Amino acid sequence: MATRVRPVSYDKSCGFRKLCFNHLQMLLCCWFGYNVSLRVVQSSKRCAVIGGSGFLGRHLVEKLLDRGYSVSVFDIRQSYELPGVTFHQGDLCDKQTLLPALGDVSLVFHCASPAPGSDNRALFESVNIQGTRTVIQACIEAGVQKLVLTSSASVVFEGTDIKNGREDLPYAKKPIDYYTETKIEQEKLVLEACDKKKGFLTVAIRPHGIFGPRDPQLVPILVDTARRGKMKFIIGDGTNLVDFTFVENVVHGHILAAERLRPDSPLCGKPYHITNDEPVRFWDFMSDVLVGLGYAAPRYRLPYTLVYGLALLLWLLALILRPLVSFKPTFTPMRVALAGTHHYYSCERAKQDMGYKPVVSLKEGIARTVESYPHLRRGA
Ligand SMILES: NC(=O)C1=CN([C@@H]2O[C@H](COP(=O)(O)OP(=O)(O)OC[C@H]3O[C@@H](n4cnc5c(N)ncnc54)[C@H](OP(=O)(O)O)[C@@H]3O)[C@@H](O)[C@H]2O)C=CC1
Ligand SMILES: CC(C)=CCC[C@@H](C)[C@H]1CC[C@H]2C3=C(CC[C@]12C)[C@@]1(C)CCC(=O)C[C@@H]1CC3
Repeated sequence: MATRVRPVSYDKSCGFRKLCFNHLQMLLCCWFGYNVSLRVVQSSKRCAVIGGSGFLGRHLVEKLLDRGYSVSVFDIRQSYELPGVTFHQGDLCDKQTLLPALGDVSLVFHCASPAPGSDNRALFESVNIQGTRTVIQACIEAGVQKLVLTSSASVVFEGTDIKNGREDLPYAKKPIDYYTETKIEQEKLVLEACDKKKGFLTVAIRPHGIFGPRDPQLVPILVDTARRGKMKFIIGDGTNLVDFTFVENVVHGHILAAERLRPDSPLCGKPYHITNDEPVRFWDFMSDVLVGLGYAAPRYRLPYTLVYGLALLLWLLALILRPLVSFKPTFTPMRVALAGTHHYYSCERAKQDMGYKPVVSLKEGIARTVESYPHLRRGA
């Protein structure tokens, strides 16, 4: 028995030790293996988002984290903290500040821009044009392989109807504002920088009318106008179709473009419209958001040419009186044109080349947006 027991107990302890050893081995293997694979994932899935503190940028960062990327954010301000995100604060016009944010990064998203509402021409020029030159130089110096720019569908809009516009429409000769003028130059710079031989690939995403939770513009401007009692009128006959694009669809388009951008893919050096693929009547969209937040929908019709003429007059008056009084009219010619014309775009090219398909419908997008603004509800 003893002889049987001893070996058994010996075997037992030996088995136990073996078991421990095996476990330890397994744990070590798992740990090192995990670390190695993590490092592989990290180096290939490490990216930077310039403008990552902004509305679109932050949504993009959140989705990238979900998809296993680690993200370096570069922005002039830091608006949040998240695990997996390293923040670098600075002005993108300063290459030396920008470079550390691009270390060990193979993919860069550039979605920084001064807000379109600003009328500071010098700022648009320095950030969108000079700054984008700096971004390109910094990417090349840092060995970045892919640059995805957030451009805008407005680069082809001149204030007159665009129906199902494709990417081959010429750039606007008379852009609607300084912002758009500099977005055109910015897009050209990025697309021209695409160089397969040097291994630096670029693509531009042209979204239109981005909306969604945390948007600081569209819903806040709309509600502010309603609260001031100025959302009573429909400009034109109310049938003009426009693209409003839910932010998660825009993010989806950016990530698809980045992942499909390869030397042999058709994406290199090209612009892509990313929309909800559901053009909607401008005034129906506005009404849905307003009614969802408890405000009345606009009801009375005003002829487009009359309102446009008045807006032009007001704009001229503001310009002449600028040295004496400063006022910002709600009805600028640009806003009237956006509210009273057709401007919707085809996203067929994105569907074909990158398999794009919106992931959130307009109805769902509006519902989620309305829900996210409890503080903008009527009476709040
Ligand atoms: N929103 C829309 O409907 C559309 C947007 N786009 C484009 O999408 C991009 C993102 O837009 P959106 O998220 O709405 O804009 P946001 O203003 O919310 O985000 C842009 C971010 O860039 C930052 N930024 C501005 N200047 C600099 C600078 N010099 N250096 C570093 N960071 C800077 C901004 O900081 P700060 O806020 O302090 O200025 C902000 O955090 C832009 O390129 C815009 O042109 C295109 C079509 C439609
Ligand atoms: C589709 C697209 C390019 C949208 C861009 C967003 C903004 C330009 C719009 C968001 C809220 C809109 C708005 C007006 C114009 C266009 C917006 C600023 C009006 C000022 C148009 C005239 C009105 O009757 C009031 C509107 C308030 C909301």
